[in-house]
Amino acid sequence: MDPGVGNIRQEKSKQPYAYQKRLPLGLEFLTGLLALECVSSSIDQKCKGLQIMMQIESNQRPLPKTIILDFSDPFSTEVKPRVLLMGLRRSGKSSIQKVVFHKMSPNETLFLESTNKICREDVSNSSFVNFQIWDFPGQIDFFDPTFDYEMIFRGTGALIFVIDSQDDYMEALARLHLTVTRAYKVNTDINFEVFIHKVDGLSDDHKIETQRDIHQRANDDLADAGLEKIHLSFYLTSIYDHSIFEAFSKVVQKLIPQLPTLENLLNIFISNSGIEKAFLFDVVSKIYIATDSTPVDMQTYELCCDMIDVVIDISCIYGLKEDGAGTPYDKESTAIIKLNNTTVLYLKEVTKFLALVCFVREESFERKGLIDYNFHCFRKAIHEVFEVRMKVVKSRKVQNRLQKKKGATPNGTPRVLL
Ligand SMILES: Nc1nc2c(ncn2[C@@H]2O[C@H](COP(=O)(O)OP(=O)(O)OP(=O)(O)O)[C@@H](O)[C@H]2O)c(=O)[nH]1
Repeated sequence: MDPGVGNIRQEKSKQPYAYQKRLPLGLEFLTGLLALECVSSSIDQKCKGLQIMMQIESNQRPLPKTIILDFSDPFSTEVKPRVLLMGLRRSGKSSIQKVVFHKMSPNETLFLESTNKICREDVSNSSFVNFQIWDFPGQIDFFDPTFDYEMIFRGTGALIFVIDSQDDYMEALARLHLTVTRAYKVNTDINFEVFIHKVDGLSDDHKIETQRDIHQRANDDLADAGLEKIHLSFYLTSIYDHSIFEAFSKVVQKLIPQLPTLENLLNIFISNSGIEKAFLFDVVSKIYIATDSTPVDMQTYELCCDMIDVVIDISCIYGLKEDGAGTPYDKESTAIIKLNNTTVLYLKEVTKFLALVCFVREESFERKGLIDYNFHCFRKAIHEVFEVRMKVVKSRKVQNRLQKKKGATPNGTPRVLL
């Protein structure tokens, strides 16, 4: 890192809060936002969000038929990439969604009924991450000619294919191949993510062997079809530990255009504050949307996740008013947990949905004033990143509304009223 860049640097001198040059935040943000806008507009062209889906049960056909009506707002400028959850029946798709986004306990998923229609959920209402998650029924024949897979894949940011590792996975691999090749034909920008799921039932050796085998076979199938250029990412997951949150974090991070800016800010923050590791968490889902560039150690991540649970639980019990008013997570939210191995976990509110959780050595934590001052700069920077984004989105909306009044679509073609 450029030694001249930094708000307050931690010096070994007697003056711990030695003030140095301020961070050139404006420049950092500008770079990030230019990239963001570029990505947004390209996705925008593709994302004409679906608004209504109808399920019709037909007597002649054993399977429910899905008709998708596109009542998308042609003036909508909000970018909400889709994350699709696909895979064979009972592979664990709904369980993943419920555990990650609805805080369902893993044992409760035993009672989940089979999904018989596409369940679409807007994750952005309750959390920082801004996407729609679509849970597909395992039995759906999405290559049915009436099923508009082209339109579905066109607005898709990530396709998560779930494989039950405790089951015979040959059929799942064939289905994976079919799904990926179809989707790639429609949209080459989709991130293909393969969750080798339910690994809690496998020994460590068996996990590695299964991952190697699935990786090899899936890539061989693509190579045989002349599609080596399709990249599949593999994750070993289970709802019974933190692996599902970690995998989802990585999937979601690929969809956040501001990621390089966030990582850069975290790197600057930790190196100037003597912090070992820092995660920027989405509080509701416990997905980490960014971390600094030091490697992620699973145990550290688990401790940070647990800390969020503890803080929210305690806050729900003791933080709310007697009449239940207030919110368990707000601007005042902060927590310090000292562990018995001379490390400290430090949590601070960043935005309504985000928390910074840091792993700090006890001796570095003695300079809490320094950490807090740097955190103040970091928080301000994060707010600036998202304020500018909001302004751009708002001004686009105003522009589009004006165009709408004139009766033209954003690209000038006559508007078709549905
Ligand atoms: N051992 C284990 N079981 C899991 C895991 N995830 C899900 N399950 C179980 O797998 C079963 C099927 O899960 P669902 O989430 O309903 O599967 P689905 O893919 O949504 O099924 P369909 O709706 O039929 O497509 C449930 O009994 C879950 O409890 C996991 O990580 N480990």
